[in-house]
Amino acid sequence: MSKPKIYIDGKEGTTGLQIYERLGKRDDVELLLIDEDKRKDTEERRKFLNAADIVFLCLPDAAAKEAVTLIENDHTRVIDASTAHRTDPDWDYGFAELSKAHRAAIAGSKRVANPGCHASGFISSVYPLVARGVVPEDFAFTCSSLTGYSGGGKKMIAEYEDAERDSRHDSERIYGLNLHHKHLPEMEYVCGLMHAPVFVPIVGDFYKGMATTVMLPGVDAHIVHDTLAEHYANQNFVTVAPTGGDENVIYANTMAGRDSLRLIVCGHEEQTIVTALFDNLGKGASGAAVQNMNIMLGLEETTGLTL
Ligand SMILES: NC(=O)C1=CN([C@@H]2O[C@H](COP(=O)(O)OP(=O)(O)OC[C@H]3O[C@@H](n4cnc5c(N)ncnc54)[C@H](OP(=O)(O)O)[C@@H]3O)[C@@H](O)[C@H]2O)C=CC1
Ligand SMILES: CC(=O)N[C@@H](CCC(=O)OP(=O)(O)O)C(=O)O
Repeated sequence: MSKPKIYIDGKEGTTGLQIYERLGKRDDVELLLIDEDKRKDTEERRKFLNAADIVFLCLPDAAAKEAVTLIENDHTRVIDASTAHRTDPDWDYGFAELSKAHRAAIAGSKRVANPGCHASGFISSVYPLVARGVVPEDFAFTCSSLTGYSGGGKKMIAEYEDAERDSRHDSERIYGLNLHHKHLPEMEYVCGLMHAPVFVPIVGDFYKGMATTVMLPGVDAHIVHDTLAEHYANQNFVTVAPTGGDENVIYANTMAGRDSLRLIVCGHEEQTIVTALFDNLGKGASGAAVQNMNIMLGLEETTGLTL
């Protein structure tokens, strides 16, 4: 049987390169490689997009939308890493551990929207709590999310790695101050919430890694822990630490270089925080995208990196 043909549109970008690195080590898929000087040539991309069985879109939103319009056949299946299609009802949300229905939808899907990095942290904590009735869908959620600077792609990497950079980059930077971060719609849509959370993203002077913390006043930490542990039992890509966490502090880069996400539940009977620890380029982007490809192709669920 011939191997599935894979094309990565945006392979020279941060997310695309990481997908390429994971797939380059494998012999169960065939990578279709566009000439470097034609990687932004629409007609050449059209050929590759239509020749592939699976396409990864690792592009800015507008370019991802355009790429989908270039697909002129019923065969090519798409995994879009951008924000463009995550709340589009014609697309399936690519977070398989949320429910059996999510996994089944991905397996049969022609169009998978890969989750946003901050959104992955929030949704992995909140979806099970709402779905299982521990927290109501009209709860006033608040969330802060620490991320490494590779989350901002090539432009932000260059900004942080510039020898002449502003010394303020040495400290953490709070952004998204208009409280309309681009991941809020998918957080609300996927979890079925009545309002978006108050969300405070923070970028730090480290390359990759994330710690997304959801605050739950008035909620018992033991109930939250047991609910999440039961929801994610037997999952390889999402694990739940013992109540109180693995140590008495949390470093945002704990899961850097790995492709799974670990949930840490802390608190007591009256207050809880849940922190999702993962790599923005792992379960937050490229690792998740490769996991989705495996599910779509019925291949073993390994991404080649440590989980
Ligand atoms: N970085 C991260 O942690 C995450 C990123 N994402 C999303 O993934 C997508 C890619 O992000 P990221 O890899 O960080 O971004 P980068 O800026 O690092 O890479 C984007 C790539 O797309 C290329 N590109 C831009 N326009 C076109 C076009 N019209 N045709 C072909 N190629 C084009 C760029 O070319 P050039 O090299 O010339 O600039 C670049 O190589 C974005 O939608 C982003 O929001 C999602 C989750 C996490
Ligand atoms: C540090 C930083 O700027 N991070 C980006 C999120 C990266 C990501 O997940 O982007 P997509 O939604 O396109 O997938 C941000 O907060 O906008």
